[in-house]
Amino acid sequence: MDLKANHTSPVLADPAPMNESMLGLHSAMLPYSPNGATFSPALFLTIPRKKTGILDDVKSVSWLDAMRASSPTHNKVAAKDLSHDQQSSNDTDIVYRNWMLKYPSALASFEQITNSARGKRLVLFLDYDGTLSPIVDNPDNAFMSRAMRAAVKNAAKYFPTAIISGRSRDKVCEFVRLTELYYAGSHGMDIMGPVQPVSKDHKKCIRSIDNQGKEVILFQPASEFLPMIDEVLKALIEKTKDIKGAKVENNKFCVSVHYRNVEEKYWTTIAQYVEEVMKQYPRLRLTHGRKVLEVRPVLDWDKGKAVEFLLESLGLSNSDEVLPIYIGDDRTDEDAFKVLKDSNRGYGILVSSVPKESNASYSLRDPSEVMDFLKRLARWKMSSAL
Ligand SMILES: O=P(O)(O)OC[C@H]1O[C@H](O[C@H]2O[C@H](CO)[C@@H](O)[C@H](O)[C@H]2O)[C@H](O)[C@@H](O)[C@@H]1O
Repeated sequence: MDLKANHTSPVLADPAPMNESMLGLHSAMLPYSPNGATFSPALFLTIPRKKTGILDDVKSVSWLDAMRASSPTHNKVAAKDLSHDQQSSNDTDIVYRNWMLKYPSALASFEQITNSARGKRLVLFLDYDGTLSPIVDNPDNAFMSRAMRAAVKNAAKYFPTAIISGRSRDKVCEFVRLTELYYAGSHGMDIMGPVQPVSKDHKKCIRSIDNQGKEVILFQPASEFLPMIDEVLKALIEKTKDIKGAKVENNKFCVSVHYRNVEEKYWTTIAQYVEEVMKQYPRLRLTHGRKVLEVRPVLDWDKGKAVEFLLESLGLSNSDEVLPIYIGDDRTDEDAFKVLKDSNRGYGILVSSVPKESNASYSLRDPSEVMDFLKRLARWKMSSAL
């Protein structure tokens, strides 16, 4: 298993965002406006480094270490002999079990969770990759199983359910194919939600009609960035085209540069190429997911903000009556876990088969445990309604 570089802690270093200084990103606050587009200042991160934790992360782990640590393949033990393997696997189990003292299994703690949901409206927020679908080499093939789709569909009969993904909203809708859900793509920067009175802060909401002809609201706080994101997308595709295995994915308001299938010796090259492109775009920042670098606007908006927005637009922001549960596996889900933790409402559930520090309250090992949890929630609700 990939442990922190100094091997003093069994806890995995959270995949860190790229080092801003290494990337030469400027901290200038004035919005960049390539095509004369105007930017509303309210959502710009005024202290981007502090807010994103970039400086803290960089102090503790270099970007290359972070690239190695992201999405660890913890079972890849160099198999010299069986007893060594067994010992390693026992050690891994012990470390995981110890970690679970801090992040108990949401399945084992099911009664505790449902007890605190009694008399409250439970709302489900689900990440997609690594949560509803297993991590696979080709992002285009991250399909959701039929069984998982049925479990989500059934859960959504009982609880308002939203998917919050780093993917573009269209792409994640295409994977999930359940019209009864709410969807937020581009890490929450593209939300399609119900028409409800929303706070006056959210002036950027526009009314729209979804594929079923239903009236919905669209919230796209980064819409002014579209031309810039398109430019960057093209530049990154061109720049990385000769690196075997590199893949640049258009996530509408953000761009993912995947290096999962790139030979490790070229990871530095990828990082340098991304750095070169990013230098020209001080209004964009870089974060780090599971073997992926993610370019996104410097906006004070993330999955945590998307959760708050959706709760509000669903008319469910009263914390005494509502129990939000957010299930996710990645660094970007931490923003949502933190919102729930800081406001002392609901629970974050981290999906991970390796120990890592998190703002979540509970854990699940993998998407199959997520499916079991969703099924149990629906069964619990059905039986308690009888
Ligand atoms: O917020 P999410 O729904 O978890 O999206 C985060 C990123 O997920 C996808 O990449 C990850 O999953 C791929 C498929 O399993 C895998 O190949 C890749 O290595 C992972 O990083 C997606 O492709 C990205 O665009 C999302 O940003």
